[in-house]
Amino acid sequence: MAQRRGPGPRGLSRETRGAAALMLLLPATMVHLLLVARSGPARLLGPPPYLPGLEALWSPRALLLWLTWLGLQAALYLLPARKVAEGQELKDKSTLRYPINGFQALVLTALLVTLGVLAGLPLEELAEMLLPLAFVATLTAFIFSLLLYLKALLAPTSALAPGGNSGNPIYDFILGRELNPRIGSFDFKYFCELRPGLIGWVLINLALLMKEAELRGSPSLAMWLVNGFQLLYVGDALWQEEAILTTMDITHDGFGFMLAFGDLAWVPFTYSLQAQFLLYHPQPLGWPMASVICLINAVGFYIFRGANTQKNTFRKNPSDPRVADLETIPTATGRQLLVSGWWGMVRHPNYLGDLIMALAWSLPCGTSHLLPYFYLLYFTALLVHREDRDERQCLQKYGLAWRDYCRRVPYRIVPYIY
Ligand SMILES: NC(=O)C1=CN([C@@H]2O[C@H](COP(=O)(O)OP(=O)(O)OC[C@H]3O[C@@H](n4cnc5c(N)ncnc54)[C@H](OP(=O)(O)O)[C@@H]3O)[C@@H](O)[C@H]2O)C=CC1
Ligand SMILES: CC(C)=CCC[C@@H](C)[C@H]1CC=C2C3=C(CC[C@@]21C)[C@@]1(C)CC[C@H](O)C(C)(C)[C@@H]1CC3
Repeated sequence: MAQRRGPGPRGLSRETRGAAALMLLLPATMVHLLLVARSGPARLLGPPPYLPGLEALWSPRALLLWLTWLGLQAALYLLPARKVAEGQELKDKSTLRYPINGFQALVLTALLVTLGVLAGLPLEELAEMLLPLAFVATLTAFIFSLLLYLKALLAPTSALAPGGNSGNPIYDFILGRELNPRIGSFDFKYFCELRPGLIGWVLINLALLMKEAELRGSPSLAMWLVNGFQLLYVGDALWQEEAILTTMDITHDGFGFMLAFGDLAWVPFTYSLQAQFLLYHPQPLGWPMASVICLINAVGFYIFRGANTQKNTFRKNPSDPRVADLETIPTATGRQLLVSGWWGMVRHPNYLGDLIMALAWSLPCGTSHLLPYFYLLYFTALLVHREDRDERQCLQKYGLAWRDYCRRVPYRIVPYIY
C-alpha cells in the first residue's frame, strides 16, 4: 500500500490513480486465479478460460452461507476470552483492549464443522462455490468499507490513521480513514484481520481436500502437505494473536477497502490457490521429496516464529531473560533496537522465514506450472514494498539510530543478497 498523499494540483495524484486501479485490479486478479486454477492448462499468464457472467458470480445461497459464516465468527469473537490484552498507546495517550480468543474460535469452529460433517453437511460442495463466495465476499468488503468511510466522517481527528485524512475521498476510502473503527468494544479491523478470512482459508482448504477424497478415493500427499502447512500457519497466527497488536496493520494503517478486501476476500480465496490447483491437477509426490519440503517449511517456520517472538518479547519487556543478553542500539525515543540475534542477521528476519514457508507451500504442486507459485511471487512483492514502507517510518521515528542499525545490519531480507 502506498504512502498517503493528498491530491495534486491537477486533480487526482499518481498515488490516488494507482490505488483506484488496484481496487479494480485486485478483485479481477482474484477471479482470474479462481478460473484458471480449475482450467486444464492452468496458465497464470494466459487469458482466463471464459469470462463469467453475473449468473456464475451471483448466488443467493453463497450470500447466505457467507453471512452465516461472518455471523458465526462474530459470535465466537464475543465469547468470553482467556485474556484481554492492551494495544499500543494511541495519539490521545489512551489504549484499547482486545479479546484474546482467536485460537478458541478456531477450535470451536473445527468442532462445529466436525459435528456438521458427521451429521451429513456436504462441506466438499464449497469447492464448487468458490467463485460466487469470492464475489459476495468482495461485495461485502466494498459495502463495509463504504460504511466505515461514512462512520469515519464523524470520528474525531485523534481517531484517524496517520495520513487517514488526506482530503482525497477516493484515497481515504481505499486506504481507510479511521485507525481502529469500533462499535462498543467490537473492533472491526482486529476481527477481520484474524477471524473470517484466516479461518475461512483453512476451511476452504479442508473442503478441497474432502472433494479430492470424493473424486479420487483419498487425498493426495501433496494436498495433505499444503493443508498441514497452512493450518500450522493459521493456528500459529491465532495462538500468537496478541502479537498482531504491534504489527503495522493495527498500529498504523487505516481500515479501508484495501485491508477489508485483503482480509475478507483475498486471503481465503487466493491463499488457498495451491489446494485449488491440486484438486484439478493432481501431482505425484514421493516421501523423499515430501520430507525435503517438510524440512524447508520447518526451517521457514523456525525463523518466522523465532524472529517474531524475539521482537515481541523484547518490546514487551527488554529485561526478559530470553532477550536481556542481546546487543541493542539506544534511540532518542527511549526505545532500543535489537542488533544481534535474529534482528542482527537481516533487518526483516520474520519476512525471510515467511518467504521460505511460501516456497514450501508451492513445492508440493510440482514445477510444471507457474500458477501455484503465484503466492510466492505476490508475497515477495508485498513484503519488499512493506519493508520499504516500514524502513521509511523507522527512519522518521529513530533517525540516526536507524541509520546506525542499517550500517551494522546491511541486508534487508536475504543475507548477502538483498
Ligand atoms: N501472510 C501474509 O500475507 C503477511 C504476513 N505478514 C507477516 O506479518 C508479520 C508482521 O509484519 P509487519 O507488521 O510488516 O512488520 P514487523 O513485525 O517486522 O514490525 C516492524 C516493526 O518492528 C520494529 N523493529 C524493526 N526492527 C527492529 C529491531 N532491530 N529491533 C526491535 N524492533 C524492531 C519496528 O517497530 P517499533 O520499533 O515501533 O516496535 C518496526 O516498525 C511478519 O512476520 C510478516 O512476515 C505481513 C504481511 C502479510
Ligand atoms: C493485495 C492485498 C489486498 C493486500 C492486502 C494485504 C493483506 C492481505 C495482508 C496485510 C497484512 C496481513 C497479515 C496477515 C494476513 C494478510 C494480511 C491481512 C497475517 C494475519 C497472516 C498470519 C500471520 O501470522 C500474521 C498474523 C503475522 C499476519 C499479519 C499481517
